This record gives sequence, structure tokens and C-alpha cells, in this order.
Amino acid sequence: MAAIELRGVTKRYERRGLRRSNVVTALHDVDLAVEDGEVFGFLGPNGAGKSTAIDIMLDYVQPTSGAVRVLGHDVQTNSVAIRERTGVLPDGYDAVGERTGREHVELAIEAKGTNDNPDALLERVDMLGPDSYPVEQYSKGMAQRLMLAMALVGEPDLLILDEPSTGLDPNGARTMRRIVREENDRGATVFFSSHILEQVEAVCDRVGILDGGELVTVDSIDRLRETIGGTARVTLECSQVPNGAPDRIAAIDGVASVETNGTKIQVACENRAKAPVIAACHDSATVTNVSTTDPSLEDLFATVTGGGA
Ligand SMILES: Nc1ncnc2c1ncn2[C@@H]1O[C@H](COP(=O)(O)OP(=O)(O)OP(=O)(O)O)[C@@H](O)[C@H]1O
Repeated sequence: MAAIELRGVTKRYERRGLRRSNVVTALHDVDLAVEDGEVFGFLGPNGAGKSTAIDIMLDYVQPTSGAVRVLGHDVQTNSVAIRERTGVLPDGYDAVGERTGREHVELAIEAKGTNDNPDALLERVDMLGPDSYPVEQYSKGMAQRLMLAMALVGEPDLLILDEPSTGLDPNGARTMRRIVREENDRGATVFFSSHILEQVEAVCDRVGILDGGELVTVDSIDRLRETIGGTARVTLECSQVPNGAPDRIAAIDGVASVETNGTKIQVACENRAKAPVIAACHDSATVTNVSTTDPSLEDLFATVTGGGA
């Protein structure tokens, strides 16, 4: 079963300007199915429509047209049933008020009617300790960790995390990745949007890339690498770079550039050309070391969206 299903979803907003108003299409005819048990990463440049799509999944915003089902329910007629089984980390949460972090977690437990242990939840996000003072004194990263603890209440079947790494230091980002994996191992579906491509690459089964309101691609990162290509790099260290080797490598289909530096040959090429490059070098020299890097998700993102990450 699909945990999240969007069919032909379009969302238009009326944007009121100082002089005149116009209509913005935030999502255009989006079809998407996130399977039960997946970790799905939702990527896209600023203004691509990611938050709008998430708000529609949570029934905070209604689509102009199209249908949305979450955990088997229609979001517009059954949002209460969905929210009971979903943990949400909203984008840009502003921690205000005099309640402590622990009190916020207790309220979330009460609202969901579960018997979670607040200390255990706070400990999972490394917030046991700073949990006892008012959240208005929290830093951005602390507020983000607290929101994550609240999202985990009740072992939700679905976690929807909007830009979960916002404000987190590297330790916080690692905690976030660990929790995403633990929740997924428990059986939860995790859907999260992010600009931080390494985060997505580290934990996601599949990614969807949204650009200008259109879902331009949905695939596993490995398959995206294969289909989109991008630049791989091969560095070969030889006892001595033989005459003619750079030219022979440059002639291989898919090779973009060849540079030599002392006993090193550095090659930029398409993924498919890596093996022939290594073989050509082995044929003509004694190779002492080979290292390769795949095109990064950042390269893929730039290729798909026609810009930078
Ligand atoms: N309430 C609103 N009224 C008018 N336009 C809106 C509204 N909310 C979003 N938009 C517009 O819809 C488009 C998509 O915005 P959205 O916030 O969904 O993008 P996003 O991918 O989440 O961006 P970011 O990565 O910057 O958070 C943008 O052009 C934005 O200006």
C-alpha cells in the first residue's frame, strides 16, 4: 500500500502584491506514491513547492485540484485519523512560551493519548538536561530537537519531517539520521524534505525532485546516477605515466578530461567510462593505486533542476 499518494495535485495561490495580484502555481499536476516502509527524500530548490506539498498532505492547505490519500485515508475527509498515526516536524518552528521542553513533550503525549515516557523521548534527541527551562530560551537547534521528540510520540506509522536539519549542528544532524533509521527499522514510513543533499543521500531509499512545482524525477539515488550520468572522477597512480597513455584514455568514449600530475593520472568521465579507463591504464602501466568518486547527489540535483543546489 502507498503510505502517501498524490494524484494530479495542482495548487494555485493568489499572491497579493502592493500594486497588483497574480496567481502562482506552487504545484502542477503532481503524481507521487510513497510506499509503506520507505524513507523518501523530497528535494527541490527554494520555492519549488515542497512545503506546499507537505501542507496538502497534512490538510493544512487544500489543493486547487487533485486527490491526496495518506495512510489509506482521504486527507480532506479523514485528517483526524491520519494525524493520530503521523508524527510531524514542521518547517521553521518558532519556540515561544514559558513551558519547558519536557512540558511540551508531555502535552504532545496527552494530545495523542499515549503512554510514552517523556524522558526517553528527550534522551533520544539528546535533550535530556536542557529540557527543564522555557522553550523561548532555546536555540534554533534545540527547538528543532524538541520538535523531533514531539513528532516521535506514539510510535507513528508515518513521519513527515519538513527540513529536519534546519539549525542542527553536525552532531544534531547525525542524531537526526540515526533516528530516521531507527524509526524506519521499527516499520515507520519517513518522508522528509531537505536542501541538505548528504542527509538525503545517507538515509533515503528514493528521492523525488521538485522544480517549479513539477515533480521532475522520482527514483533511487543509484538509478538516478545511472540515468542522469554526471561526472565521476578516477585517479590512477602509476610507477611511471607511460608515453601516450593520457591520449589513449582521452579517446575512450565518455571521458571528459585527462590530467597528469607526476605519477598520477586524473580522469573526469561519465560513470560508464570508469571501468574502460582503469583497464586502459592497467594495459600500459603498472598501476599502484586507483581511487574513484561517483557523481554526487549535488551534481544530480544541479543537472535535474538546471541550477545549483
Ligand atoms: N500562502 C501563500 N500565498 C501565496 N504564495 C505562496 C504561499 N505559500 C507558498 N507560496 C508560493 O508557492 C511557491 C512554492 O512555495 P513553497 O513554500 O511550497 O516552496 P518550498 O519548496 O517549500 O520552498 P523553500 O525551500 O524555500 O522552503 C512559491 O512560489 C511561494 O512563493
